Amino acid sequence: MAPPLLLLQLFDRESCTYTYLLADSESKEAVLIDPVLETLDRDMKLVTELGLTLKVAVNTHCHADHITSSGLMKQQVLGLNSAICGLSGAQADIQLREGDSIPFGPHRLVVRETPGHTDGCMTLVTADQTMAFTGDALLIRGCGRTDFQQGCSKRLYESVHSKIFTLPDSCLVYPAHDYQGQSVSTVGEERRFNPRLTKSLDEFVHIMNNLNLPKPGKIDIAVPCNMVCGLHQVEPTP
Ligand SMILES: N[C@@H](CCC(=O)N[C@@H](CSS)C(=O)NCC(=O)O)C(=O)O
Ligand SMILES: [Fe+2]
Repeated sequence: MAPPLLLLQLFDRESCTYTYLLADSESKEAVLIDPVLETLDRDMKLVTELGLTLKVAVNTHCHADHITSSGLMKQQVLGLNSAICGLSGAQADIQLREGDSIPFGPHRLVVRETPGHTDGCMTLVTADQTMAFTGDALLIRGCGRTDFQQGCSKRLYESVHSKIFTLPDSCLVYPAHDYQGQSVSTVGEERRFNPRLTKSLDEFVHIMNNLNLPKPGKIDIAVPCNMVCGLHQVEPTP
């Protein structure tokens, strides 16, 4: 039997982003999902305290609302690789595609491409299908918006129905954001109670076309930074 998998859910209050630290309790190999620049020191301290060896910092997509810490983290952690979905067009050490795995100890996260919020969105599923890290594709009782960054509500609807709602009902759903104080759901709950994704495709598209959300405040700086996994390749001003 595989040794226990450690999961820590971390929160950035400013962007309401969840970062997930997954580690193998025996080998101490670890993976970070969606780390945030502002919480880099907190996350690094935790990794050190727990004696973990961080192998991969993976971004579920090119975030529009905050800058990832995966670039700066690579400068602090020897051997750390950044990862993102190849369909995002972003730079990273590892370009992931459908069915690829991120191993840590005897565990692994398996990639399911779930485009729609952005072209390069992916959901990371544990090999035993007990947990799914859905990024912004599926939020708790919600989903990612589709009004920028190649967003397409029809694609998102098809992604969620074919790649996430086909997981076991008991599979835990861990999103990249929550704005209402919720932390975890299940596939079964979302299949029954998600107010957007329980609707027909036409109704879903209508809902998504009428969200009327303001653009994320940091979009203009976050997207270019995240296209290079957070490494600021901007010339210093003279
Ligand atoms: N107010 C925040 C941005 C909030 C927002 O747009 N969230 C995104 C996920 S981050 S790309 C989203 O898809 N929300 C869906 C929803 O229904 O709320 C800011 O200014 O950063
Ligand atoms: Fe997003």
